Amino acid sequence: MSAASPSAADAGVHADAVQPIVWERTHLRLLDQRVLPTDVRYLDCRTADDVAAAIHGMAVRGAPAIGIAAAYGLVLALRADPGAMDAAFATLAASRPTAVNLRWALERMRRLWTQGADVDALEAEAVAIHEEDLAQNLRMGELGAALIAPGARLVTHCNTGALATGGHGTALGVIRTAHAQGKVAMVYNGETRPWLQGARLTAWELQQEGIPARLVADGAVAHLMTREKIDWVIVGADRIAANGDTANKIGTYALAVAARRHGVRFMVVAPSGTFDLDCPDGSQIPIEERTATELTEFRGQAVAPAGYDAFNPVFDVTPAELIDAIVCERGVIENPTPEAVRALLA
Ligand SMILES: CSC[C@@H](O)[C@@H](O)C(=O)COP(=O)(O)O
Repeated sequence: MSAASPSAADAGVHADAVQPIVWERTHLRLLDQRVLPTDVRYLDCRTADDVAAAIHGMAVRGAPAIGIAAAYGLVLALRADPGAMDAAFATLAASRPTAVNLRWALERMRRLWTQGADVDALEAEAVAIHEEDLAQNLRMGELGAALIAPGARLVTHCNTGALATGGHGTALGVIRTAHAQGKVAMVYNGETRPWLQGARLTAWELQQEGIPARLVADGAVAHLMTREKIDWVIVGADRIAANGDTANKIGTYALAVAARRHGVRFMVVAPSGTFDLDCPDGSQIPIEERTATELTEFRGQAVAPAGYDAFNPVFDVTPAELIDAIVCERGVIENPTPEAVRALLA
């Protein structure tokens, strides 16, 4: 993997003008999200191992985006060696454990391969996965925005925008569509420690969309709800179990608890590839734990005593009973139940 284009280092670059995932046929070009918004820099991935390292290292992140990247990673592997399916599948699937979109995309690709498709057909499938995601997000934007009344004050968490997806975004896509409809009075976006996807990425996207927004510390949202009428918390998802329990970025569960306490409605926005019917409930969702140094250091500087340990789960599970609506490109489930989830995906 190589650092490719020189950094534009230009805060004036518009998020929509920057493509996070660019398929170049001989390689996959990924916007390095670790250095946004101050630097705009791309990584060129030439092998499945490069793609897996970019996913694990958070250069590309967001559930749909890592599924798209992994699909292209398989194409790179099979072009180099048609016998590489199993090894490349395993490496890519292991790069991050919680977002089921990753495995969903890989399984869709492998299914085609085992049916006898060639590498060109798999390449077309990866492109289709990429393009379908944008279309799904636009549809979810319409469906989610229909639930929002004019003058809405919203809270969101992590980054669920164009950077995290094939375009437009999931939760942020709903906010973008609602804003285009003139309904959004204010968005509060949590900074999302420790990777600061909210402060670095969502703030960048909201600012460039001209959406009225303010950054808020993750721990300040419950207090915010005591001071201001918030209408909806709107978040994405990394995996939705068969009963509607939803894994998303760490801190989401706390937002849901605070929302219920304060009469704020809670919306999850995710494409059908985020559902995992093999997971009966949230207790079965694997939760990624990352290295302690993500908490004990900040950009190489210690922020905790030397040698101090840390517990660093990067996702949590919000129980279905705290979710008012799940918005998917196939429709909306209000007050999710196992029956409603099954019917949506049938
Ligand atoms: C793209 S929407 C859903 C999620 O993927 C998003 O909310 C999230 O948790 C991303 O986590 P990340 O660790 O940045 O990959």
